[in-house]
Amino acid sequence: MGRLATVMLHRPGAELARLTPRNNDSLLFDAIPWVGRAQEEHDAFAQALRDRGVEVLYLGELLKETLEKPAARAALTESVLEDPRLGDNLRGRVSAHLADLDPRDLAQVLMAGLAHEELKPGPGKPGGLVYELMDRHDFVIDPLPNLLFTRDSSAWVRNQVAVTSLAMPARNRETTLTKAIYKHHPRFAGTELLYNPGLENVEGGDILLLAPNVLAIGVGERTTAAGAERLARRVFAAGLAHTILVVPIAQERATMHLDTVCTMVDVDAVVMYPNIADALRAYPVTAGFDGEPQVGAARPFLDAAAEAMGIDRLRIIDTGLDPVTAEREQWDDGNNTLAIAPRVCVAYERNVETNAQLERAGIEVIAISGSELGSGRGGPRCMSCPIERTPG
Ligand SMILES: NC(=[NH2+])NCCC[C@H](N)C(=O)O
Repeated sequence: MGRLATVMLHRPGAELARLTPRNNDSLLFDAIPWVGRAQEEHDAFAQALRDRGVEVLYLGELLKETLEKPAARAALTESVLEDPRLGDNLRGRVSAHLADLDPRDLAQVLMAGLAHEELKPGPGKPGGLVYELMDRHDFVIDPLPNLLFTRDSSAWVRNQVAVTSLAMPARNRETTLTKAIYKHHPRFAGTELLYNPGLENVEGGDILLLAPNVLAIGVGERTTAAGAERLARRVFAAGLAHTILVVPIAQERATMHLDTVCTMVDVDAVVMYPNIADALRAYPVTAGFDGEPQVGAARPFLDAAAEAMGIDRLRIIDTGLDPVTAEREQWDDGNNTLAIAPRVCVAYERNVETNAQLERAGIEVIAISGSELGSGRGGPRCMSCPIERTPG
């Protein structure tokens, strides 16, 4: 693990204001966040990273700049107009509406969606059947409140980026945005895409870089075994790793991604949810002669990881919590830390016990508040997409 040099975040905005008690479950939030406070919390998170010399890029800004390119604008507009729910008549109206927007406003609509009332029929703009029959609470273009969790919609493995294939309908459209950014933004010109939306499901929260040539991929609610297999094949073909540990995790919301139970905090240490630490197993996958992934026998994760990483032991920060505290702090993303260098990580301040154990183990914890941000069930790691780390 090197020092974090550049990270992509998304400052939450109008898309969070779309959440209501009617739609928060399907939009994958457990509460209705207070938007202004969530933004303050997020600004403090970004500032904590900048204070440590990390360059912070914002997805919203990159998207706006990307939309200045006609080809990107056309591709992104087409991706929302493709929705078969619209029908020809409404599609025409939405198309005309989007065509009038400048890049900043178009970026806003792509992120925050378009509500029924924002597309009022007027003179020369009849409602049409689909619009008239739509519930007024429905969205013409669905909002993307989970954009905040930039970890999941793309993941870098060294100099290549996997644009993922998100499993939940509420998040599916996010990758049209990340893909367009990587394809069209001058900052990323020439970047190879290691994975693509539309392939078998893989989410960035399930991808952990354990060492320069070793990856772990969680398989559970979001990443499928088929997705892990294809990603492994591509990683091997690109020469980006020699071993991939495929780690089955419980298919439930509390453990939706591998990074909800385990994150790296040092070159040879992880913080891990104690209630599963001993039970976690891994299938070591290596490249066969034909480049096809070869699957070894399942073993305890910690042993398989140490062997692949070429170290004696992968230390686990013994959070030593009683099972109830451990369960509470896991739910609030206590294990979801963002390493900004070996032995320095960002964590939510509310996970008092986990953070104290990290400090006792010699890990510096930069604590941020996340009472509003955390209502979407994601911590500092989920809210960040590291683009570059410098060795050492
Ligand atoms: N890498 C992560 N753990 N991301 C958390 C994503 C949370 C988001 N609400 C979802 O359900 O998808």
